[in-house]
Amino acid sequence: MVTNPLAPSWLTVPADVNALPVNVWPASATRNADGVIEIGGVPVTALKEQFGSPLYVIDEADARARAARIHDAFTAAAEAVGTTVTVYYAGKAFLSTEVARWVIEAGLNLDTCSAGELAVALAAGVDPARLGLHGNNKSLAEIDRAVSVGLGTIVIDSEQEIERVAAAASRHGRRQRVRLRVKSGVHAETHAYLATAHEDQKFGVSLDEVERLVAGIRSHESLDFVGLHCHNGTQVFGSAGIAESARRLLAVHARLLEDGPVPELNLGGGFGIAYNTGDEATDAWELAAPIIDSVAAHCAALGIPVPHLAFEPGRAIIGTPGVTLYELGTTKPVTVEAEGGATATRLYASVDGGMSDNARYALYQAQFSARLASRRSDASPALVRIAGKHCESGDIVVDAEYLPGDIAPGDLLVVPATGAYCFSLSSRYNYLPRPAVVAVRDGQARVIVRGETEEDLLSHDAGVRA
Ligand SMILES: Cc1ncc(COP(=O)(O)O)c(C=O)c1O
Ligand SMILES: N[C@@H](CCCC[NH3+])C(=O)O
Repeated sequence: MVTNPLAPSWLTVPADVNALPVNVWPASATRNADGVIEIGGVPVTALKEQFGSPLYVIDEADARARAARIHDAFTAAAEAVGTTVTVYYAGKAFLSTEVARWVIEAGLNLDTCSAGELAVALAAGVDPARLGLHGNNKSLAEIDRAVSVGLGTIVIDSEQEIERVAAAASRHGRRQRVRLRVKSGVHAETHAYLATAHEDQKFGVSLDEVERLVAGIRSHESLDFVGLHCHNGTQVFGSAGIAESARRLLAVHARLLEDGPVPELNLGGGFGIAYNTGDEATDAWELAAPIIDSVAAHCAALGIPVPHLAFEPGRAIIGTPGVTLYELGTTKPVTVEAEGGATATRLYASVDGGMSDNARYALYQAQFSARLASRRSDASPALVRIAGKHCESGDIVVDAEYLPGDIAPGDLLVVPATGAYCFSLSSRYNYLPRPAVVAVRDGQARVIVRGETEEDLLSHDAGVRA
């Protein structure tokens, strides 16, 4: 089949529309002898039968393996330059008590960014000393809760927060470990809404304010300054940006050492993953040594010891192990004029979920991929746009993918790489209940987050009559 002129340039016609490209699918994903996709040894047809759809499915072994691999690679790279490292799982990517326990068991700490995430981490039984708290506008109640439970570190995000955290710590008779979040000025190469270290955005403080603000932190008996923090942004490929931020922060870190200890440096997360066959992502564990070696080289040039390091990956751990299962409802071939004047047809395939379970196209024009999952097909590929069922024309889950031209109502479709920032960004828009999250492993499936029911949907409506 020739390329459809409506297809984006990165999308190529797959040699085999039934194949599962390894860069985007969970480690255990395979198509069985019946042509059905299995994840964790469980056929998607069985998942549909038992749990319905839409359904978030996580390959538990893959998620645990990625967490361990990242933890181990960063630990080894730190050891190689004579230092140590703490790897926090960024809970905002996907958080439930179960997943919190997986990452803790893999040796990671856990980063939270709201009282709600903190509550989930505590409900999972995570030792508060292994928790971090972020946020550009933490409420006084959030700060108080964090301090009172004995949180490991709080990342101070503004000048005002210094006094707020110091006051809470005094009140609780604690000396709170804190970091200061800094804008390195590096503008991450990612979607505009996903870059977080350039000057003109809401997170962190400017590099040139750091010395004054750290002096302020150090003036409080109730605060223990452990170091600077920078998070360039998310879905960033390669290590160049993070290494550049480290270089800029270390120059200030060296000056801060003249007036007191600065034991740590936290370089955030942001490691990008592949969402489609056009994405070439280096695995986060491959980036550990290049990043940490470059930190060590900058420290050597400045004549300072390599600090204890910290990182906060989220997507790189949970993104690829997660997929979303949908049932196809309606299809419509739509013929429009393509660039150059010729007409071409794309097939709109509407599924039983949409932007309420995956907001990433609507928010960032994220380009996911998909596969027909309930059967194999030899039909020639057609250009498909997978839409949801919401009352929005921008309700698109997969903007462009080649799927077998015979896909039909009742087929199951799976969108891979939805483990990060899909469940966490989910909503009840149009009163669609949030889907369940199921962990699959060794041929077994179990619910780790219960799906919402009509009763849940009505449960907050104060006007419902009994
Ligand atoms: C401060 C901070 N740390 C860590 C992360 C995790 O990012 P990612 O999931 O891309 O690794 C984020 C999200 O972008 C963040 O804002
Ligand atoms: N929600 C974003 C990531 C935000 C990360 C938090 N700073 C995404 O889906 O990519």
